Amino acid sequence: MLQELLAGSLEDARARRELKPYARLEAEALARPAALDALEALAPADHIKVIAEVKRASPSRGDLADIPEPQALAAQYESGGASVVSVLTEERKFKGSLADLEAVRKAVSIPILRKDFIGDEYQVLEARASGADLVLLIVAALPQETLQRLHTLIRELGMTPLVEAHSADEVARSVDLGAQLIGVNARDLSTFELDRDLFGRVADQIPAGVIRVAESAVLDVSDVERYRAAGADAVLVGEALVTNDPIATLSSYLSV
Ligand SMILES: O=P(O)(O)OC[C@@H](O)[C@@H](O)c1c[nH]c2ccccc12
Repeated sequence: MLQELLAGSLEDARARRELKPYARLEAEALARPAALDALEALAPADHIKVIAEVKRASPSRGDLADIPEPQALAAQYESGGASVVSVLTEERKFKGSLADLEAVRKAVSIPILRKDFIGDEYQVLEARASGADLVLLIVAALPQETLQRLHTLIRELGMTPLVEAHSADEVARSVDLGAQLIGVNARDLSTFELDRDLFGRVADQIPAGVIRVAESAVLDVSDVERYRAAGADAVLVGEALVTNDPIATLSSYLSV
C-alpha cells in the first residue's frame, strides 16, 4: 500500500510538471518569503506541543470529515494553541490538495507541514512554492540515498524535514540522516496496523537535542499522557481533531 500511495503521488506530481516545468516552479519557490522556524516552534517545553492535521479521509479510516474550508479549520487550530498545522496534500486516498496547503498558508502564521508521499525534488519545490515550512519524509518509502538527497534539499530551501519512522531500524536510519525532527508513526503504512507502544520502545534511540514527535492513534487525553510519559515533545493528531470540537480538544491536550 505504501509503494502504491507513493507511486500515485509521484504520478500526480508528474502531471502537474507538464503544466509547470521545474525551472518555473523553482523560481516560484525561491521567491517566497523565508520559511518559518519549525524547530523553534516545536522545541521541548514544559507542556506537550501539538501538530494539528487537516485530514478529510484516509485509506484505513475512510471519510472522516468534510472540511470545505481547510483555512477555517487551520485558523481554529492556531487559536486553540497548536504549534504547527499539518496539511495532507495527497489527493487519491486522503482527499487533500496543494490548494488546501495554499489556503492554510494564507490563514495562519504558525509553521505548516506538507504531508504527502514525497519521493522527488519536484514535490519538495511544490511544498515551498505553496508556502510549506516543513516537509514529511517517510523512511519506509524510500532508499537511504534518496532520503538523504531530499533531506538536504528541504534544508537548503530553509524548510525542516519531519522524518517519519515505524521501527527501530527506521529510527536508526532517521538519525543517520542527521534529522533534527523525528516522528514515530504508530500506524504501519503498509498494513495500517496500529502499534501504540512503538513510540515508547524506540524513543530512547533518538538522541538528546532531536525533537521527538509521536504520530497517530491519539484519540483522547490519556493517549497524549501516555506519549508524554514516554518522552514525546509533540504529538501529531488528525482524526480526533477533525471529528471533535478542535478548540476544546486541543485545550485538553495542551494541559498535559
Ligand atoms: O488521524 P491520526 O490517527 O491522529 O493520525 C494523524 C497522522 O499521524 C497520520 O495522518 C499520518 C502519519 N503519517 C502519515 C503519513 C502519510 C499520511 C498520513 C499520516
